[in-house]
Amino acid sequence: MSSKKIDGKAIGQEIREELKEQVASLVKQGYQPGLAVILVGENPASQTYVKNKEKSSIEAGMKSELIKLPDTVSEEDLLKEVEKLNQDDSIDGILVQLPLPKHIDENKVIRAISPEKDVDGFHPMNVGKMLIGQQTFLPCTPYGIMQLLERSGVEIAGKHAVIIGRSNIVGKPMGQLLLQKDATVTYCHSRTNDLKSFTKQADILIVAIGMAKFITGDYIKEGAVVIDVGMNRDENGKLCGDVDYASAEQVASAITPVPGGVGPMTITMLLKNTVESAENKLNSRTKN
Ligand SMILES: NC(=O)C1=CN([C@@H]2O[C@H](COP(=O)(O)OP(=O)(O)OC[C@H]3O[C@@H](n4cnc5c(N)ncnc54)[C@H](OP(=O)(O)O)[C@@H]3O)[C@@H](O)[C@H]2O)C=CC1
Ligand SMILES: Nc1nc(=O)c2c([nH]1)NC[C@@H]1CN(c3ccc(C(=O)N[C@@H](CCC(=O)O)C(=O)O)cc3)C=[N+]21
Repeated sequence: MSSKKIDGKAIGQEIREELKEQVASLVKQGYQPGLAVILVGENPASQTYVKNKEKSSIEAGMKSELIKLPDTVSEEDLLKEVEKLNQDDSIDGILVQLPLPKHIDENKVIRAISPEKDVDGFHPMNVGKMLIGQQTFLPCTPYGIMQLLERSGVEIAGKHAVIIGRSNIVGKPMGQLLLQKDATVTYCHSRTNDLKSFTKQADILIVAIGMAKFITGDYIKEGAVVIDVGMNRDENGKLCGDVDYASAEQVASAITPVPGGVGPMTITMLLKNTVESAENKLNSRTKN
């Protein structure tokens, strides 16, 4: 069976066009939404993602600010930068690129970001709101995957969704968003016994492990929808996912490629959250 490629680049572009109009209307009202990204250190992968974010926010008509700090920066100085951005009225979204150097407490930094500007959706307050289904910033990667599924016409209610990975930024919130849309959810991780017995039951399989081409076609049920979150380099240094695309597409009914699948959606939802933050701010001002 030849399967349908889920084109994250195209779906992301569709949403970005909608955002452009929203930004233009805010600019007409005299306000330009602003996103600030803090990048610590010189990790080449992080630099690529951050460059993509900057380029995309400018294309959408937003203000973009990049703050580069050396990997020797102290936790205290990093927290000061976050606080400056919390106070900066021209900034609606703050993203601190993860991972951070080992001498810095990631949780402490995330907690320092004002929840109103936490467009990553990583602050404990926003995580809590998401968990109980209250309106908040949703974490960009799971949010983007929900958009991919919905805009590709994939039915979620009643389906068995299996998620491999339980990180705070991808796996864990992914399961909660699918649960809210009435999927039956199974989480798998590095301590799962007999992984294949679970993945074989998945109607929707979400793979967020971080190991190149780990999931091959024999892990997948005929007709399943496969979402590949992984961002790895293969033996030739080429960008690839956690799923072995060539064998998986033989059995899946729909599948996301890498690149061009989940990655562009993550950035799109970051922009969407930033625009929403700007709108929240302006609305609360007109009310007061
Ligand atoms: N496209 C995008 O927008 C994004 C892509 N990514 C990519 O997605 C991947 C996952 O990212 P992230 O969630 O941050 O990664 P983490 O390393 O934080 O989490 C990986 C998860 O995979 C599980 N795991 C590891 N090995 C196995 C195994 N052999 N079998 C089953 N489960 C396993 C781990 O289990 P345990 O908890 O037991 O250790 C863990 O829960 C990476 O490749 C990352 O680069 C990440 C964010 C955004
Ligand atoms: N605070 C924080 N928030 C994040 O959202 C965050 C983070 N830290 N740390 C790292 C991960 C990873 N991540 C990606 C974003 C875009 C692409 C992306 O644009 N991918 C393109 C290709 C990129 C390329 O060509 O290298 C694609 O898949 O088509 C990938 C991965 C966000 N993350």
